Amino acid sequence: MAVSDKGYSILSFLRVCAYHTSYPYSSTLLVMESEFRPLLDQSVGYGVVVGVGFFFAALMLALTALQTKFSRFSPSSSEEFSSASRSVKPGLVCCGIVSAWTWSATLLQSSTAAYTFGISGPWWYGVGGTIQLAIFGMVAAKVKMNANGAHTFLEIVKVRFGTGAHLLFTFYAFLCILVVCGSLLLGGAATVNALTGMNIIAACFLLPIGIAVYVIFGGLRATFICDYAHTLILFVIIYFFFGKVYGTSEATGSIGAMYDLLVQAGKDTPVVGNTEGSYLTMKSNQGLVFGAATIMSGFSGVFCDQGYWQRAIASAPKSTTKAYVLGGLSWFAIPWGFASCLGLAARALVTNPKFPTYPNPLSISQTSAGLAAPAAAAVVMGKGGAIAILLVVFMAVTSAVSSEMIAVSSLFTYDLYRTYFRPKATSAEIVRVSHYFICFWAIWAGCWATILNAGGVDLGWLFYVQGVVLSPAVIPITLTVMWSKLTRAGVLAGSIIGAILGMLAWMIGCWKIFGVINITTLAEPYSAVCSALTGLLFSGLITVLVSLAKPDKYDFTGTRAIAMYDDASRNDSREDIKPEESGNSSPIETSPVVDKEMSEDSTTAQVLIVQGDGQAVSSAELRSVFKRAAWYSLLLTVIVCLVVPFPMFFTQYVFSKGFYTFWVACTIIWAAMSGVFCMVLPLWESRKEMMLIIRGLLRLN
Ligand SMILES: NC(N)=O
Repeated sequence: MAVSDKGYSILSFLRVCAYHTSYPYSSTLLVMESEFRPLLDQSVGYGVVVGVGFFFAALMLALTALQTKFSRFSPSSSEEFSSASRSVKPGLVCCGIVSAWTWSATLLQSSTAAYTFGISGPWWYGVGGTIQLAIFGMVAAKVKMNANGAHTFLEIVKVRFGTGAHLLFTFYAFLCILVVCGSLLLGGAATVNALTGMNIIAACFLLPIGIAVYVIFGGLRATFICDYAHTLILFVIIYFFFGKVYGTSEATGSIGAMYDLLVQAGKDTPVVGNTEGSYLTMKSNQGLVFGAATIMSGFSGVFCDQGYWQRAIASAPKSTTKAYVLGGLSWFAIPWGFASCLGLAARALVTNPKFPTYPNPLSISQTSAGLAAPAAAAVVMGKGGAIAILLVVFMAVTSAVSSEMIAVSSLFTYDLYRTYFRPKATSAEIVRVSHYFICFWAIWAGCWATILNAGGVDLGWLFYVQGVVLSPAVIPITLTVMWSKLTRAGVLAGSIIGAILGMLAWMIGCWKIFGVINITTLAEPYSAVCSALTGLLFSGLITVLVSLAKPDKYDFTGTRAIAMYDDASRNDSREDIKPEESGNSSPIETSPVVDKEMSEDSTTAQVLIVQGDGQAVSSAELRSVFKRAAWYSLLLTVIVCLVVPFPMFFTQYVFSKGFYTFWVACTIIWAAMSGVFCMVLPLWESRKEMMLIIRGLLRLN
């Protein structure tokens, strides 16, 4: 690979990094490969995938029965099924966000990053998911302000820009869910296969089927409640691993012993591009490029995914932003804490005879499939560790796939079925069709993961390619709910030309950096960053410039008039809204109450009539929520992207034992606080409802 040092550019920086560093896949090229020895019997794999899946389905049935009996919400209403009647409180929404955003990749890919280039990997993985959730808090406030009745973000696009833009973003929305479901199932199936020997194709099919059953029974509110159970188990297992790795395991023993093992690993297998080849430094060229790729991937994964819009829509208006703020902060602990613990433990324990591929390290494909954390768990806790990692990955897969299933069923029902085939569909029909689509998607997701697996695509590949294919849609979608001057021409030009430029940058970047374009080099972080950054920035630039050439003065009256869709609101109004520019008619309904109140001067503190719990919120309140979210996300971004990592990067600091101990203590404290937000807050804020149910049950007996 020839490297030119002529001139200074991002491309030449990436090329030099790629040449001088041992990026994940090439670092082990010369290493012998050993089989990853399964620690558990196949029956355990089937037991967890089928048994736990059906346990949650039974739990969901019971919860749904309780909900129907003791609350005024019933999942047989379409509003309740897809939007939880827009009344979910911030703790539970926060927990749902953490649960939906904790993918198999969050645990496995972050650990791969830690295993491959050290302490910076988990930090950058955390940054690459947290800032997006915080920034999405601003979007969530705008959704409440400007499109409170919407079920999907595509409905907003349709009302504002008509059919062409709607179809384009429908494509992006489905592409996002395809990439995410593929990543979730491949990561989950690879882990189950490695730990138990369970057939990978069987795992790809059985995982989504169990999930579909409980989603059908419960709808969105029930998945929030299952998310709570999943998150509880997730945090308990993470705390358990902290205790083992940093405390009681004979293999690692203590934080100090982990430090010594990592120092030795840096001497045995130095990381090229890290100061002194150490795993204990933030000065990691690979880490930095990985961080950029992760940030791009994270923007696409949040902003193009109906699952996050759905949670914004489902929450009570004043809670939305608070929930995203708490969700972002809480989620950060998962990749940062988990991967700092198990990913680095895998690197520290490569020479331990109990390491599943001993005497060799993980191979290229084992690393890319995300097996660093399972390997470490197997060493520190044997079969118990293997079961714990199996459970934690299974929980991550089920909660995230359940969110994707509800999301995809909303896209099918509201954006395809009702928009283009059955505009007069009743609420009951919407729920029935949602169920059909969930069944269809469960089967298709299994087929899709199997196709990807057969094509040699794995978790790592999808992780990097996600940012490449989706980033051109991020800014146009976001501006649709936020910017009154945005035009249809701007949105279409930005996302289409941005995508073309992103693809060109992908191919050219890959060719210039690696000298060859193939499946492996296209999914290198270096190629992914070239493409995703180009796609994101140019789509944004073109969208803004084209819009400013002939700016709109959109007052959001149309999007605010999108109506909630239970049968009562249908009776109120059947008036169709016309897209502002296209003149295409839209089947989305208006709500005269909301329309009238929102069409008044938006600078006054008028009251919005809002959903579910009958809560009333003024637009002035929502504006101040938006401002708070903007300040908070800016502050968080500056701290985690710049203030913490860059002084250590530029000073090339290698952690001392004392500082490593402090760093580990921070991961543990942060994870403990996240546990409080996700486990205690939802219980506290639902105490009245729980008392009601308990009293009701006691009366029944
Ligand atoms: N959800 C992510 N980016 O792990």
